[in-house]
Order: sequence, then structure tokens, then C-alpha cells
Amino acid sequence: MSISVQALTKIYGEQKAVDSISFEAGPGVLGFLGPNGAGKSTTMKMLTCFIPQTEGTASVCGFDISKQPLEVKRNIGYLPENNPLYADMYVKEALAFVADIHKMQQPTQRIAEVIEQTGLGPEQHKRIGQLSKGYRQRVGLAQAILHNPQVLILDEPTSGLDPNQLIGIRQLIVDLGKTKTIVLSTHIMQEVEAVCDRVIIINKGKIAANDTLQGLRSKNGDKTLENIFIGLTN
Ligand SMILES: Nc1ncnc2c1ncn2[C@@H]1O[C@H](COP(=O)(O)OP(=O)(O)OP(=O)(O)O)[C@@H](O)[C@H]1O
Repeated sequence: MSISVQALTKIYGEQKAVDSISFEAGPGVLGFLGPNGAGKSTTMKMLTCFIPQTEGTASVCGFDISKQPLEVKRNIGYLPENNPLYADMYVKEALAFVADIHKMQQPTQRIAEVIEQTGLGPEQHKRIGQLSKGYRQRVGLAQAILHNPQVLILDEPTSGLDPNQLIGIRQLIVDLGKTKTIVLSTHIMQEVEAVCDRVIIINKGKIAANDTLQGLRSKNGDKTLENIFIGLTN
């Protein structure tokens, strides 16, 4: 499995944000769902080595998040929730900067490829600060996939996209999920139905469900995903 998590816990001061969660993920798109404050982003930050865990362990492509953070980061592409970008950089410049961080040799062709894949073409000559929110989101996604990592951690990747853009980006996620392991958080149930093979529902730091979409439905009397979510998290 590309991602393996055992009893992962994060405590901020007095608050247990993630409470001993365990799960595994392999190629495909895993929806990571839960109400606001459930612990989704905190889990993603631990898996990508942005913050240390309080207890438990996890590995990405066989590399331990505490002991081998550089190897983990090499194998992972991360689109954080607030998508921090360098506003003064041009789109291509930002991608070249990220390619340089990954020590990519002759990245020009790969940069052109991800610009095409993420639909950034028409805006590629602008500064990031001049882009609309949806196009900035595409830059974040382009940065995350640039080094062709095996694992993608995408925290609300489609937030701010208009309905036309949504279709393209969701299709890209589905295509990437054919070979890569993708963990995607979203609050849009329609999106889960459109792109996810499996879902984990997290509530108050604990896993409330871990199943395929079909398995989840058949165990819950064929209710809608929205009603299943409400039932498990209220
Ligand atoms: N740096 C921090 N310091 C203290 N508490 C934090 C910190 N980051 C997150 N928390 C708390 O941990 C809990 C989990 O937060 P997290 O951001 O992981 O939730 P989430 O599921 O991603 O929520 P959302 O859907 O709103 O993005 C929340 O109660 C939050 O207030």
C-alpha cells in the first residue's frame, strides 16, 4: 500500500485533533470527508511531514514520516488547503522554481505538460497575483503534480472553481487516480460520487467509516451519501 497509517494522533495543547486513526490506501482516489474541524487537514499535514504527529506512525511509499521525511516528500505532491503561492512570480516561473526544488533535469517539457493538463494555458503568462481564485487553484495543482509523485494529497482541490473548470479538474483527478494514490478532501458530495473509489469519513478526530461508495450505501439502506454523512457525523 502506498499509504499506511497506524494509530496516528495529533494533540494541539489540550485538543486531540486526530485521535488514533489507522487506514491504508493504494492507487485510486480516496475521499477524505468530515465536518469542519474533524481533523482532515491535520492528518494531511502529518502525512506530508508539515507537522509532526504526537503519537502513532505512518508511511508513504514505504518511507516513515518521522524518520524519512525527505523521501516522503519526494514521493508526495501536496495541495494545501489555503494553497499558498508566490504572488509575484509568473506561472511558468513558479513551476520552474518548484522543478528546481525537486532537482528536475530539463523541466521545460514537463512544465508545458502540466500547464496543458491543468488548463493553465490561457493564463500562463500572468503573474500569480493577477490570476483568479480558480486559476490559482490550478497553479497549486500543477505544482503538486509537477514531479510526477506516486501519492497526491489534495486538500479541497476544487474550491473556487467554476462549473466548467470543475469538470476538467475532476477528470484530471480521475485520470491521475488510475495509477496514483490520491487522498482528496472535499465537502462536495457530488464530487465524491464523481471521483472517489473509496471514502473515509472522519468525525471528531476518529474514523467513522472506511469503505467503498457502494459498500457505504449498501450498509446504510441505500441512503444518499449526504444523508449517510449526516448520520455518521451528527
Ligand atoms: N495549529 C493549530 N493549533 C491548535 N488547534 C488547531 C491547529 N490546527 C487545527 N487545530 C484544531 O484541530 C481541529 C482539527 O482541525 P483541522 O483543520 O484538521 O480540521 P478539518 O477537518 O480540516 O476542518 P475543515 O473542514 O474546516 O477544513 C480543529 O478543532 C482545529 O481548531
